Amino acid sequence: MPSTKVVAPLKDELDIVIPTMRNLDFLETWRPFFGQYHLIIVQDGDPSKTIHVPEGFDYDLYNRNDINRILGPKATCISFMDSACRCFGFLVSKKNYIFTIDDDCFVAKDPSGQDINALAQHIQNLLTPATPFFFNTLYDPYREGADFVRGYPLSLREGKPTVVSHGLWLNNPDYDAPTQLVKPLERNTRYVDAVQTIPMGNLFPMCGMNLAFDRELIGAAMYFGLMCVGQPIGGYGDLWAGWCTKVIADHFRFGVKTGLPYIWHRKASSPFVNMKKEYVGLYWQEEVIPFFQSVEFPRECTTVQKCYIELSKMVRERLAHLDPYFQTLADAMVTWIEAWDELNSVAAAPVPVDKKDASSSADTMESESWYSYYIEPCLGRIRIDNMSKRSSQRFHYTKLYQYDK
Ligand SMILES: O=c1ccn([C@@H]2O[C@H](COP(=O)(O)OP(=O)(O)O[C@H]3OC[C@H](O)[C@H](O)[C@H]3O)[C@@H](O)[C@H]2O)c(=O)[nH]1
Ligand SMILES: [Mn+2]
Repeated sequence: MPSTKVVAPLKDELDIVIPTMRNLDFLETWRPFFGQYHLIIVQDGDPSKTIHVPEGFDYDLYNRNDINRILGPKATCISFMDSACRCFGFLVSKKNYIFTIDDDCFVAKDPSGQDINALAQHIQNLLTPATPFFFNTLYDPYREGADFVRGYPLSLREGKPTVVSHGLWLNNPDYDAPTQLVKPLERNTRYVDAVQTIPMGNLFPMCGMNLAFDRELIGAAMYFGLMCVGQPIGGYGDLWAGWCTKVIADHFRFGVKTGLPYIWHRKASSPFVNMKKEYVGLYWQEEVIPFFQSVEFPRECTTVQKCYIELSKMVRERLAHLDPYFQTLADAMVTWIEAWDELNSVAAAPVPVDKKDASSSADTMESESWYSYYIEPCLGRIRIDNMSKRSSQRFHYTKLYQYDK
């Protein structure tokens, strides 16, 4: 484990959200990387149980009593006895970025034997643009030592804001229960050194165990649905959130990336238990996926919240024939947005001082380095002078070419 303290980019702009029913000793392995960040621990299950958190971490812990106290009647939209409860942490955070990780995920090593700082890689993924419109065959063009390949349109090289960074897993891959049952000994040993933008118009199976996102731009869509207790389905919260998030990200021309970083997943759950939770999803999704593939939002949907409410109407109209559950889910989607707006309205959120600092640095940045933000993007190379400037940087790109999508 690295002995020296690691630089902590965005440490005041990012929360780490952990859903748990277990003691959090796994944090010891992450201490060099997480030690300077604020944790939001969402305790599932029996609220009277004490969760052990290793000394020295800065955290807030919320159990079911806290969820009920803070949300009141709206607490019904937060799942119980499922990792989907983690989205409560997204709701109460006041930060621009979220990284969420499961408590059976540990620090992995890259092929050189180095410990992987998964959080730093997620931050890098989020702070550099994505390329949803045109696939770069040399993968991430903004990565040191890579670039856009010949034939890649100059007018598209500025890229688009990245809103989701989806990491992967060594050891236990995120297989569904049937696959785990027929391949109980299979382990993922393949380290693929790549980050890719998931092309616009494509859905993907989002796994919540090693995931980061831009809470400011897409957080309202990161609802993990109604799972487990009281519901006919479980273990699909992250998949549902990923489908909703991707169609909304496409609508706003935001990018979603997958690939690095890897974590080491030492799966703690039982495939038999998962089978009981997941099985109905295996056939529902044969209709749910075509539904999402057909989703289009009207131009009036100018915010994530408006898109999400529109999506809830489509769910109610076009999926309820599958099962009354989708009526309940559509209602919960609306409740989620109501809770999101209530907890995140300007009145609710104190204006963070650093935002003012960021805008002032934007002014100085604009005068000092217009070239790196106006010219270089079109030459396919983005320099991130200072990661924490990203939020101001995002609004300072200027297109040299007008390219109608
Ligand atoms: O009722 C529960 C069960 C678990 N948790 C916490 O959620 C995290 C995931 O739990 P676990 O690692 O046991 O789940 P897996 O079987 O590995 O499946 C995961 O697969 C990836 C998915 O994205 C999702 O995370 C899981 O489905 C862990 O931190 C548990 O403590 C819970 O809060 N409530
Ligand atoms: Mn797991």
